[in-house]
Formats: sequence, structure tokens, C-alpha cells
Amino acid sequence: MTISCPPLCTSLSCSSTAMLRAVLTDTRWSSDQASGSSPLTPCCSRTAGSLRTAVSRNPALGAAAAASSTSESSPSGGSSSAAGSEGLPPRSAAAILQPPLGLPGACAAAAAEAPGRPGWGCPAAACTAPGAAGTDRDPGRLRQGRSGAVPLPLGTFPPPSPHRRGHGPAPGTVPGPCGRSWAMAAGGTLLLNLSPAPRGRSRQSGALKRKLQSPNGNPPLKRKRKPSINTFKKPATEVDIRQKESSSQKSTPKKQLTDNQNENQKSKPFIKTSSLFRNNPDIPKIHRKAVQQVQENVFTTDSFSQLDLHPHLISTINTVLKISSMTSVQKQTIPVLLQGKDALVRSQTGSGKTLAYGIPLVQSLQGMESKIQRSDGPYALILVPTRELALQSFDTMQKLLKPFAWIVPGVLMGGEKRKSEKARLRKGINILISTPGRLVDHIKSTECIHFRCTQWLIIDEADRILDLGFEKDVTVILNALNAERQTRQNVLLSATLTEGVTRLADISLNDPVSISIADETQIRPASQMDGQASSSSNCMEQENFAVPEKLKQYVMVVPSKLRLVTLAAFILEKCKFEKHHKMIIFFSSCEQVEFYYELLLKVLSGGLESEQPEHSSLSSAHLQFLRLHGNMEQEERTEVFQEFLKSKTGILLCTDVAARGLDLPQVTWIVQYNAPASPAEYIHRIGRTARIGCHGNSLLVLAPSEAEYVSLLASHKINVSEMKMEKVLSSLMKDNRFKLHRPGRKQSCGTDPQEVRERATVLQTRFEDHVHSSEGTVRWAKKALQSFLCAYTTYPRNLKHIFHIKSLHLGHLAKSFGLRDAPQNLTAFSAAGSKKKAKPRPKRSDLLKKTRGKHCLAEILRSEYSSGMDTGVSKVKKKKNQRKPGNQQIPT
Ligand SMILES: Nc1ncnc2c1ncn2[C@@H]1O[C@H](COP(=O)(O)OP(=O)(O)OP(=O)(O)O)[C@@H](O)[C@H]1O
Repeated sequence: MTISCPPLCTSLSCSSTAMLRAVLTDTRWSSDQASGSSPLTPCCSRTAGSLRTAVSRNPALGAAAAASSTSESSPSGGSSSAAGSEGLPPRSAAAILQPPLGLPGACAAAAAEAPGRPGWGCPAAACTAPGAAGTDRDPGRLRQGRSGAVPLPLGTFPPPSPHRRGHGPAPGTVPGPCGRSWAMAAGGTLLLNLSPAPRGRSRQSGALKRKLQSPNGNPPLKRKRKPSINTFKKPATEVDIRQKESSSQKSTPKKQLTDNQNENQKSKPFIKTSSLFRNNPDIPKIHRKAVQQVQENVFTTDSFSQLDLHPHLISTINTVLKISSMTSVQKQTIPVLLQGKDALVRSQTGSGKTLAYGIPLVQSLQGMESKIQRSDGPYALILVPTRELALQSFDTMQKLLKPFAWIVPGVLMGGEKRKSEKARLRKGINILISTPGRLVDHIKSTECIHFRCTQWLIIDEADRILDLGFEKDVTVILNALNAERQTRQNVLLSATLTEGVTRLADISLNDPVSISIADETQIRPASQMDGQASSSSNCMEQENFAVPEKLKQYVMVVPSKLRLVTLAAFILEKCKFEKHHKMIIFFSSCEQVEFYYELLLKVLSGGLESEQPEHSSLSSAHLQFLRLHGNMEQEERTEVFQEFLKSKTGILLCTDVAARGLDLPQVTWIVQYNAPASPAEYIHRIGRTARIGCHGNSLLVLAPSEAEYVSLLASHKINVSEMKMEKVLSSLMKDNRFKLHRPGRKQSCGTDPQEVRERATVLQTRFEDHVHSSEGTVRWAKKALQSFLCAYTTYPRNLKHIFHIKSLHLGHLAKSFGLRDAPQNLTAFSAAGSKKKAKPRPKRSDLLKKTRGKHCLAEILRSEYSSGMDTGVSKVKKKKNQRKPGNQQIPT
């Protein structure tokens, strides 16, 4: 069978598509040609490069970070910590990560504007782009800024900066564009401080700013507090917290304090605990259109025996897999594939797509005229994006092949010794399941691998395989297949077949049948598809994905400072007090997973109880934490996967490595602690629960500045209900480990909001105490925070208005990593040991060439899915002592 490709479509601008087309028309595409064309790589390079350059070249980072700190624990008098939350306008994380004003070439919003995805705008262009206007690197703004303060009529408020939505103004100030403050001056005139604040004059301008913020001309209270000598050494006691809380309750607004009152404050004992509940941005009202979700009928009443299948195969399905009737996608897909046709299959998560291709594959292979020999090599190639999914698919194929023992399945997935994989390939594998990276590695280095008999190519999670920068790998694989055999049956599957896949399908599938369970016309023959090519791609552009019927979706808007305690309260509520829950929590980077795993384990699971024997009777022994991410040793990764697969309860902290395809039974809650990069990824993450007709729940945690994400989901017909943070926090009332002991206080009943806050503060203090218990843990927290910021810059351009690094408040964020202050040395990890002088910002073309910067971000994204051969990323070793935060080696 020859794959006939349609004439070259001019609308296919994507280079990868062109590559693939060339491959599929049997033009041999050299890997050299292919190598430069992955759009992801240069963008990663650019983003990470920009970030690294910005961070490492900015000598003022420490000062900038200090200015954004929010903790009350730091000494005041000119020290860092007061500014962020207690009076001065918050400094965004972008400011910390960006080059200083006035440096050559520092015009662009380096970190913030630098994209990590194909098609993102060039950083140089960003200085004139609307998104960049209003930053303090905007040349236009600078010129304007030199004119100094601009009086506005009374009551005239400046328009809020698009990137500071939801941040409430500090007392006496209104945050303005460019991260500057609008101050209420005497006489009721609003003054905009537009001075660009050159570095040498920052103290002066800071003083001016403080004066402007204080109506009586006095510097704000924070600046007048007496510094503590023993800032971080003495752990906070509950008495400290109580005093802190009561003083904060009684205190009048800062701007109304007289000097006398300030003196009183000075005499109070130093309090180390942060003010979790003050100066948080308002939680915006969630406006969401009630949308009709796309829903599919998962089940049919038709049994497998209605199909023309081998009786042993039917009995295996019934007895080994314990399945009797077909799901909709199976009913639609199996007959099509049995007819030898190509197919493009879309059906909701957990609807049985694996068997939809597995059953016809086994049926066709077992019935081949000349019996399959092991030495024939692969008859079928199944590509999947992750190792765990490879293992899972292998497991399913093994079960299906039970009665047909002469057909040998095998898996190549990285992380295993290449030698043993080669030996297995030499012996012969008839159904080869692999991740693309690992297969390419073998194509290049294993002589015995061949595809002379390969008649099936199945790409599961096809959209993911393409958008992860695997195009190059897929190109190499298709080249290898085409070189040895021209005819093949091709199948692409996913719950979210996006536009990119449709383009690939147009060129890679031969007269395919498009099967989409949610569509009204569920099966469209290839002939109809040809005539409707454009409408088909329009349908994909719309990207309305089906959501399992019994899945309840929630969203919770939580200010950055409160994220960690709220997550902890949620875990306690579901997994300790309600019990019988099995939960998956998604984070945006491997470092965060490692960090939060240790932290939650220590603080919630009673790891600290040895240090606090009085609480040992309140052990949370039921909480079983596990973690899974791409930087773990494969052996441990498999162990964790198997353990979570079999367990009935537990909490798995993971990256998107677990987002696709994994069928983990009895998962009741999916928590997305960091929002996914696209609605498609949202669908896959939540799809780890409510599978095959079961019930399930999901919770998406958003910052106030990210609340608009809800509308975005609604535009894809995804409905979420709001869950209130206060309600989640109130579950801390059930855990007396976090009770603040006040002498003479009666046992409270119900949920006194003040007591909830006290308990949240106690819990936050526990987190902070643990993080600050050693230098290693502090460094680890900073590294996790840095990786979060790095990942934050990779949101695609069309989501930048929601997830913009400029919207983040570094000091507040630091709290959610258990840090008492905004970190002052985020450069440490990228510039450690480097004594190079600050260089002018490299040109974009240079950034594209640089590989060092590329590694940072590319590894964050790709290490999750790598072949396991050559990442160069520091692996999390299995040995216990190497996992201890204190022993953590920070890669430079
Ligand atoms: N006909 C059926 N009846 C009952 N259960 C089934 C049937 N077919 C498959 N299953 C079970 O449904 C679960 C989900 O199947 P599968 O993993 O293939 O879903 P999927 O559609 O590939 O999901 P995802 O899109 O997340 O990859 C599995 O546990 C599988 O054993």
C-alpha cells in the first residue's frame, strides 16, 4: 500500500509538517535538515537564555528581591522585608528576573516576554509590544518617567496595569503601571511616581516613595521597626504567634499610627511569623458562563462476541480483562481497523482507546497466513509519550496476547540498560512499544533493529507526541519505517486531537476514517473528509473536548501567600479526615515535586513529630505521599508507579509525566496546583479520574491574577464550580496539631474565622521552620521557586494575559515555598562560580544558538519525556540520604 499524500498545502506553514510530509512521500529527510527545524528548541533556548542572562547579569537582583520581601520577620530599618507587602508597592517576580534598567540592550522584558513555545514573539520586539508597555524597561515610559510626578485630579485613579490584576493596593497607595505606586499626597491629589529610579539613587527615591505613602510625612511603620538581632535563628513560638496576631488585630491602619504608637510597637517582642492574611490581593469574583459540556456515551450494550474475533481472543477479553461489552470508541474503531483502514480516533479520557486499537491489532497478527516468528522483528510499532504509559500499554498487550504466545510484545522506554534492550531486540519483538526518544536512539545505534515486517504504526496521545518537540524523533522513525516498507496501517489516537494532529493526519494517514465519539456524525469516511478538509480543521480549532460525565470540576482562587497552607488543608481534609481518597497533585516542574514531597511528608505526615513529641498521638499516619517526575531514576519511577497503581489511597505528587494515558484506578481527586499550559492538558490531567464511567473530582488552584483562566476553560466548554478557600482552610479546625494554645481559651465549636487563621499561621510557621532548618532546605526551596518561575515563562503566548510573570509577587510566592523572605540570590543557581562581567544582552540569533540556556528550560519540559539516555539532568538518586534536602546538590 502506498501512502498517497495530498498536494502540498500552502497553509501548512509548520516546518515539522513539511518535514513529515517529505518523509511520508518517501523523500528521505536527512536528520541534518531536520535538526534545525524543531520550533521548540530555539524557543526554549531563547526563554531560558533570556532568563539566565537576565538573572545572571543583574547585579541588583538581591536588592530587588529584598525590596519585594513580605515577611515581617526581617529587620526593618532599611532592610528588605518591609517593602513588598507592608506599604511599598509589591515588586513583581518579573522585575527580579529582568535585567536592570539602563543596561545595554535591556529594552525587552527578557524573562517575562521571552516565550518558550513555537511562534512566540521575539524579546526585542517586546519592548514596543503592547504587553511590554508599562514595564520599567519600556523606553517610552522612561522618557515620560523623567518628567517626574504627574498630578491627577482628586478621585482619578489610574488604569490598573493589565499584569497586576487582583493585587490590592498597599495602604495609601494604588499600584500603577510599570510597577510604580500611585500615592495619595496631601491635598488629595494622586501622585504618580514615574521616576525610573536609577540604581545609584534608589535609596533616595525609595525614601521619597515612602514619604509619599505616608500622609503625615512620616515613614511608614514598617521602616521604623526595630530590627531583630536574632532574625532567623530562634524558631517562632506559639506565644510569638499569639502576640503577633493580637497586635495585628488591635493595630490601627499603619498610616494612622502616630510616632508614639510606633514606639509602642518597637517595644513589643520581635515576631517571626509572616502575616499570611494581610495585604493579599482581593479574590476576584469568578465570572463564568454556564456552558454545556461535551459529553460522550462511554458504554454500549454490544458485546465483543458480535465482532468477528478469534474465540480465544474473546474469551481472554472476558476472563482476563473481565470485560464483556464494548465502549463506544471500541464499537466504532475495531471494525474500521479490522478492515485494514487508517484511522484518526478521538474519544474522552478513560474510554478504552487502548483496547480499541489493541484488539484489532492482535486479531490481525494472530490470523496472518504465515505464522509470525519472533525473529521477524516488529510487525507493529506503538509510540507513546511516556515510560509509564509504555509499561501500561505493554501490560495490556501482554494480557491480550495470552492465547497467542508466539507473538512477542516488548517495550523500549529509556531508563533501562541499553544493552539489555539490544539483547531483547536481537531475540525479536513483534509488537514494539516505545517512547520516541528511545526508539530513535536504537535506530541510530542498534544494528539489529529493522522494520521489514512492520505493518502497523499506532501513535497514542498523538497530539502530545507532536507538541513536545518530538517532531524530529517522529521524522527519524517514519524515515526508518518508510525505508524498509511502503505500506502500513496507521492509527492516531488521543482524547484531544488538536489542530496540529489534524495536519499530521492529513498527510500521514491514507484515506483515513475519522472517529470522534462526541461528534454527531461519528464516522466520516475518507471520501467525505477530503471534501470537508477545511471544516474538519475548523472543528479541531474549536477544541471542545469531552469531559467524563461523572467528573465534578472545581476551581479555587488562592492568593500566593496562602497557597501552601490551603493545599495542606485540602490534603488533610480529603486524605486524613474523609479518608478513602486517592489523590494526584500536578506541579509544573520536577524540582517543585521533590520539594513539596519532602515538605508535606515532614510537616503533614508526622515527620516532624519526633521533634514535637507532644503531638505524636495526633500522627497523620494515614497520609502516604509518593512522587513521580522525569528526573527520577527509572527503577524508582517504576516502583512508585506500581505502588500507586495498586494502593487504594495515597497522594501522588507529580509533573505532567503522569498526565497522559495513565490508568490509575480509584483516583478520586485531581489537584492542579499549577495551572496547565492548555485546555487540552487540563483535560488530560483531570482525565486521570472518573475513568470508564466512575466518579471523580478535580480541583484547579489559581492565583487571583489567573482567575480569567476559568473563562478560557468555559470557551472550550469546560465547566468548573468555585470552591472557597476559607472553607478549605476551615478543615484545619479538625487538626489540633495546629491549634494555637491560648491560656483559658474554651474549646471552640464550629469554625471561628479568627481561629482558622491562627491555625493556618501555625501551619505556615511549621512549614517555614522546616524550610529554614538548614541551609540546604532553604536552597532547595529557592531552587523549587526558581523552577516555578522558569516554568511560568513557558505559558504560550495566547495565555500570557493570564499567566504573566509580571503578575507574580515574589515575596508572596516565597511564602508558598516556606521561605520567610523573597529570595535575594536567585542568580546563585545559574551564575554560581561565574565571575564573568555582565555582557550586553545577546542578539536573538545568538540566543537561538546558545545551548546552555536551552538546557535549563528544555530539560524542564523534555526531561519528563526523555529517552533516558543522555539528558545530562541530575537525577534524583534512589538512596535515601541523597534525597534529603540538606544533602541536595544544586546543579549549576
Ligand atoms: N469495554 C470496556 N468495558 C469496561 N472497561 C473497559 C473497557 N475497555 C477498557 N476498559 C477499561 O477502561 C480503562 C481505561 O481504558 P484506557 O486506558 O484504554 O482509556 P483511554 O481512552 O486510552 O484513556 P486516556 O485518554 O486517558 O489514555 C482501563 O482500565 C480499561 O481496562
